[in-house]
Amino acid sequence: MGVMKASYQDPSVPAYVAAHATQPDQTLRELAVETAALTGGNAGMQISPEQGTLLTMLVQLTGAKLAVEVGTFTGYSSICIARGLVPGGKLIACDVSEEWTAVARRYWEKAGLTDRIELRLGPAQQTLEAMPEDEPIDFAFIDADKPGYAGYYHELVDRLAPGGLICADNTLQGGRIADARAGGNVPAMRAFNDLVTADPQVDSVLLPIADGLTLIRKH
Ligand SMILES: C[S@@+](CC[C@H](N)C(=O)[O-])C[C@H]1O[C@@H](n2cnc3c(N)ncnc32)[C@H](O)[C@@H]1O
Repeated sequence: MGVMKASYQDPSVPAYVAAHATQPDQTLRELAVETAALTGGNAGMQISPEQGTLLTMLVQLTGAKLAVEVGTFTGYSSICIARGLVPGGKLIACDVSEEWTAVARRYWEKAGLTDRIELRLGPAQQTLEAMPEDEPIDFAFIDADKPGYAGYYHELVDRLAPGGLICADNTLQGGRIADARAGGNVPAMRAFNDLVTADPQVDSVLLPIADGLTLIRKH
């Protein structure tokens, strides 16, 4: 079955993987530096550069026109997603923080993406519930509070176009995900991972990139 062939477990591999992806442009590099300076320890919430490259590629591969992001922070992933959309495409970016998304807005401007990204400030569950059910979503990225993932997933998968893709971040929880006794966000993420795996509407795969990124494609 090849179960033991997972070479990503070697501690030297993550840096190698990061170095062998298309590197972020100057705008994304500046955003990463400014996020570290402004938010200190919270900067770890930002997706990794190779995840950003992957998100852009996945949005391009799905030919997405309408995308939704749950958890925008200072805007790194939103820029990567918006850049992959077809011309005329739109990203709805959801977050609760006015302060962090003010940084995102500045960088959307710098990246020339203001016409493609619409910010919805407020609890994402309410934002998603209020979205129309007859406007199919092509691509979604979930990267907010972990106990909220299951609720976000239900709202998104119901609205997802056939062949549409949901990506969920942090599904490995720093490598603690397989520990049934672990605390913190691990129980919520284990429940989320089980929910996705059991959902007959989708196919999914948990990629061991960064802190784990699960790709979920609706039939
Ligand atoms: C991990 S960060 C997102 C990082 C972002 N994807 C990036 O690449 O920079 C999580 C974000 O979720 C937001 N958040 C937390 N709870 C939320 C909720 N209930 N509704 C919407 N956003 C929420 C936080 O304000 C924070 O900005």
